[in-house]
Amino acid sequence: MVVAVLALQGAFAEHGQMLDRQKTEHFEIRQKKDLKRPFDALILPGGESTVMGKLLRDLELFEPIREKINAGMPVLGTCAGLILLANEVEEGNSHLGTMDICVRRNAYGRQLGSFCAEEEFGTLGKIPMVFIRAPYIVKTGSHVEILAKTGGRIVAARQGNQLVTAFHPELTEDDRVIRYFLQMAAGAAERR
Ligand SMILES: NC(=O)CC[C@H](N)C(=O)O
Repeated sequence: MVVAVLALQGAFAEHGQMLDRQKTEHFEIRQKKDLKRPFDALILPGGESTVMGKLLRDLELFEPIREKINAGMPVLGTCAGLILLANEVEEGNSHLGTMDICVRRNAYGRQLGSFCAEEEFGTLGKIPMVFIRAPYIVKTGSHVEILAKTGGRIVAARQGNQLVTAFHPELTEDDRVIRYFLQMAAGAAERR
C-alpha cells in the first residue's frame, strides 16, 4: 500500500508522520510529475481550501486528481481536504466536487474556531477530534454515509471511495480513523 499526500500547503507533514506510525509507505505530491509515481490512496490535508484549490488549478493537478477520484481512487479529505471534495460550498465555489455533500466553511465562528470533542465515529467507538477553523457538512446526498456528528452537526462521512472528516485525525495519537481509511483502501486495491 502506497499513499500519496497532497503537499501544496497546510498540514501535510502531520499526515506523513501518521502514516509513518502505521508503517505505511507514502510520498508527497507537489507537482504534476509526482502523479506518475503509482499510488493506491490519496490524502488531501487540512489547510486553506481556497489556496489549495487555486494551487491545484495553477499546477495542473486539478483534472488528473479529479479523474483518479472519479475512477475510484480511495481518498481521505481532512478539514480543507473535505471542502475540496464537496460538490457544494455555501457562499463560495466548489473545487474538485466529487462528493455529494454541501459544506459550510469556518462554520463555528471566530470564538469557537478551534476546539476538541470526543464523539462516536461509525462503529469505531468514541474518537478524539481536533477542530481548527473547521467546516461542517450541512447536507448529504443519498449515497453518503454519515459517520460522526458533534453538537448535531455532521463532521465525518463516506461516499464509496471518499472519506472526509471536518476534524484532524493526524493531530491525535488515536490511529483508528487512519486505520479505517487504510482498510478501505486495501479493500479497493483487492477489487482492482
Ligand atoms: N484546518 C483547516 O483545514 C481549516 C479549513 C479552512 N478554514 C478552509 O476553509 O479551508
